[in-house]
Amino acid sequence: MFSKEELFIEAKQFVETCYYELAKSEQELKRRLNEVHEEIEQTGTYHHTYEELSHGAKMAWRNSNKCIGRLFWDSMHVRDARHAETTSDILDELFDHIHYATNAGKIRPTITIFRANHPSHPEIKILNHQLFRYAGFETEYGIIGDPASIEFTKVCLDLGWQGIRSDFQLLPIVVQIGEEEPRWCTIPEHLIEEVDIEHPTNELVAELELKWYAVPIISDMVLEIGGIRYSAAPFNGWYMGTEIAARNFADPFRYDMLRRVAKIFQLNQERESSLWRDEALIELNKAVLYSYKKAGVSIVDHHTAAKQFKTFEEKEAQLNRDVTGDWTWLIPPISPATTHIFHQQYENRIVTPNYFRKDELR
Ligand code: HEM
Ligand SMILES: N/C(=N/c1cccc(CO[C@@H]2CCNC2)c1)c1cccs1
Repeated sequence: MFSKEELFIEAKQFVETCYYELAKSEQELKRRLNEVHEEIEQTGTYHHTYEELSHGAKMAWRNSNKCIGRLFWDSMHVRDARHAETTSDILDELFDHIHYATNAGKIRPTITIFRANHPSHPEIKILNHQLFRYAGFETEYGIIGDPASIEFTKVCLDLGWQGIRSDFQLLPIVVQIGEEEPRWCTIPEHLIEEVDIEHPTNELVAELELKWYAVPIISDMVLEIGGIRYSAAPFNGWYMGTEIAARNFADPFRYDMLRRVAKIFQLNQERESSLWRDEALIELNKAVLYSYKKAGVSIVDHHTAAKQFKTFEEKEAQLNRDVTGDWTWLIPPISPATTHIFHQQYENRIVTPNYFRKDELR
């Protein structure tokens, strides 16, 4: 937590930048700074206007050093859910977010912001990493599902949730208010959009029965705006194909599918130098992009995403804003050197507003 003095410094820096970018008058800025100063003096915190909350959430995306998708930062939809009090209210807001963001496949980047942490009322926590994610089960025959979810799946089972032990069993959403018992709830069927994976020219790939959910909704990061931390602020974009095909399906510690794909394409797995891993990766990436496009679900390939990021860099330069970035995350996991990002350096300076992992808070 910040002291009153520290909080006002953070607040002043944010409001000045925000009001400049929203082309507000000097007079409006001075009035607002006095109001914020007064509220912090009186209560130890302050409340953002919707305009400040909305622009702050967009600035936080613009400042996300690890994100290649930042070109569209200013078009995010911001849903103000600071009024939500009960777990039922919270779950309803999350279901509405899913419906709005999915938009029948034409995904709308959206964030839902619940009330900030404050001593006067209990903290709202969403325990999921993402609202959609598949369960992972450790059994005597080996792992079923997503190994990355094994720990959280155990939490859900301990809370009484019973999932079918399959490779693609969606987990429930788990919400906790303060120190109350966490409440789990399965996502209503009509809100679940998933894509079956098939290959454009090899029909045997469909027999792997791979699928993935349409909308990635990160729910375990903290949005910090002007010294105020919103620890329940789930946000979604659309996927870049490599995330699913080169990591979720390919990592040995995830679904580990490369050998099975290589077999379908009759690749020689005896020698690394046959590059069978690389060829299997490319076929899997082609299948994911093809399947999402065929299903009418938004997705971007890593070449197009890199070009969009280049346009973002150019637009920011026009506005005299530095682009900060984390090169190790910005380069795609396949063919990185075919993108301009690989051949460029980025300053990995942390600017707020921003999104932080819970273990990264300053
Ligand atoms: C619109 C489409 C978007 C695309 C294609 C995209 C793409 C990506 C990719 C590929 C990563 C790296 C993920 C990984 O390697 O695990 C990433 C990271 C990130 N993105 Fe984006 N993004 C998009 C929208 C957004 C939005 C709407 C936000 C927030 C409002 C956002 C905030 C972030 C953050 C904070 C990270 C780093 C996550 C971490 O530290 O674990 N992105 N993005
Ligand atoms: N396409 C996306 N990809 C990600 C964006 C942020 C984080 C993640 C997943 O991060 C996990 C933690 C570290 N790697 C996996 C994926 C988006 C999710 C929500 C908005 S855009």
